[in-house]
Amino acid sequence: MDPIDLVVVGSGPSGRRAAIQAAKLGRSVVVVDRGRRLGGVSVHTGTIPSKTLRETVLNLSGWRERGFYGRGYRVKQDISISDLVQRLHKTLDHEVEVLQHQFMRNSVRSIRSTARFVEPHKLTLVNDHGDTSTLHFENALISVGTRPHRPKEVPFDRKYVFDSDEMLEIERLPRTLTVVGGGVIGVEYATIFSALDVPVTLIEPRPTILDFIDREIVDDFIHQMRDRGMQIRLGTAAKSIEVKNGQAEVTLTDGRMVRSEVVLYAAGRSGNVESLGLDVVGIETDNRGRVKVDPLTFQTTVPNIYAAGDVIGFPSLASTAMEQGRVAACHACGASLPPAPETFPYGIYAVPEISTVGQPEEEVRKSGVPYEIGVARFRETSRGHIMGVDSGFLKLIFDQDTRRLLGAHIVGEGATELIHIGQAVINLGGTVDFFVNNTFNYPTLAEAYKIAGLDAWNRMARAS
Ligand SMILES: Cc1cc2nc3c(=O)[nH]c(=O)nc-3n(C[C@H](O)[C@H](O)[C@H](O)COP(=O)(O)OP(=O)(O)OC[C@H]3O[C@@H](n4cnc5c(N)ncnc54)[C@H](O)[C@@H]3O)c2cc1C
Ligand SMILES: NC(=O)c1ccc[n+]([C@@H]2O[C@H](COP(=O)([O-])OP(=O)(O)OC[C@H]3O[C@@H](n4cnc5c(N)ncnc54)[C@H](O)[C@@H]3O)[C@@H](O)[C@H]2O)c1
Repeated sequence: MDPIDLVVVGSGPSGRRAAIQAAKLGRSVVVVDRGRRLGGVSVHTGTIPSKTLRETVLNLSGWRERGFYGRGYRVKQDISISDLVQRLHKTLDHEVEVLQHQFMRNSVRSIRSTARFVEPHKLTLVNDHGDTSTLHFENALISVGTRPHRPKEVPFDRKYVFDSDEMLEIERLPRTLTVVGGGVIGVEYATIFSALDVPVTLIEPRPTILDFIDREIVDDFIHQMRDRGMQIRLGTAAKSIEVKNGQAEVTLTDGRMVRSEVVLYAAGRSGNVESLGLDVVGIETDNRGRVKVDPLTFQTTVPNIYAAGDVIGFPSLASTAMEQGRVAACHACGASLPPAPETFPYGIYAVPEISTVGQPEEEVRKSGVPYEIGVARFRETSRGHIMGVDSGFLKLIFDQDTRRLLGAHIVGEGATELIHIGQAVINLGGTVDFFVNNTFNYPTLAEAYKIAGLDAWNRMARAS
């Protein structure tokens, strides 16, 4: 049998995009995934489930209407886990169906097995029944993703102590919740449960959370979290976790203790590399199971084996994983692409949303570039009034000399959608004058760009 042009190990966002791209370029493609259903972490335990949960919580809790009707307002009293899970299953079924159909239309074959490299052009596959087969290939993509980091001493039991995959299987809403880890996962789940009025404590050893985001945005976000009663313990880590008398006790490094019915342990993730045979073909990994690649081509140290997605580390997003997979597939098929733009958006689907693109103010200040800032508060837009939005803002940072947009940062309703205006302007080299000279739909939240642009322009005009 002829070798397959591209074997993709893992059907998450990077694998799926790579597979379709290679098929579109006329190559034979096989996707191997050990999961029960195609789609990876993104579809089954990560992006899509957590975002569906968030959307359901916002709808059933009436969160978006509370600006009008007060904090006690609820669309549905006594929201149960089954209310949340029903919508989750429907969304996931739909996602898998769309993916299977895409593979079928593009003649991408999928095999349910665990893959292991035995030579640089050969994989062995083992299915659930223990049957073994072999695949010969020209090129391969490692897109095996990550799984939650689970230290041995943490007593995970799916009853009181959960990781972020297991959290989706929780049987009822906890009366109280402690979230260990103030990374993106911890922050998203902490705020989602808090929107359901579950008392939440968030624990993070660093002195702040989300330190890659503009400080002013994070400060506003933390203020909003505290304002609705969340406990945020910064600068202290979880030292030990014990389950006693029907509740979980988290002992902190500063000696304090936090008790709650449930603990979500979300302190990072590790690459799924241990059974992949990477050592056999000479590909090294770091202590969190991450594979090093050429950042332009996504080749590993073995040139016909590529890697993309969470297994190569930062930024570990479904959005960037998809592009990495596509670029890797193009390179493997001899259809290289120009380098990707340096800036990409980051969306944090907490309650409220945060989204950011380009440089935060701290970075601009450090670079020594003279800059000006424009701010628009959503409560000052007409659309904001209509929607009852009482918080959230957009911050734009412009280079004083070139007038170019350097960064756009948003906290509040619609942030993850609105950010793409900022992304387009930054990547197309646009300036403050774009916002000032263009007409925006009215009333919209996007009009905030016009307001923030004018705000900066007023000061920039006076300065020149
Ligand atoms: C709770 C949570 C929320 C998130 N929210 C967002 C978000 O809002 N936006 C965003 O952009 N990103 C988000 N992410 C990140 C996003 O899910 C990941 O970046 C993305 O899934 C990574 O894709 P991937 O291609 O690396 O593969 P994954 O989605 O990680 O899938 C890897 C696949 O490989 C398979 N596999 C592993 N080992 C083998 C093997 N040896 N043989 C065969 N198959 C194997 C697995 O079964 C799995 O199906 C979130 C993650 C989590 C955990
Ligand atoms: N909206 C999104 O784009 C989105 C959503 C969720 C996840 N993700 C991706 O998933 C990846 C993994 O997210 P994550 O939040 O698990 O990992 P992370 O590594 O980003 O955060 C883990 C956090 O846990 C903290 N921590 C470590 N040990 C601790 C201890 N003993 N006690 C308390 N805190 C401790 C760390 O300081 C860190 O802040 C991220 O890289 C992210 O990009 C993206």
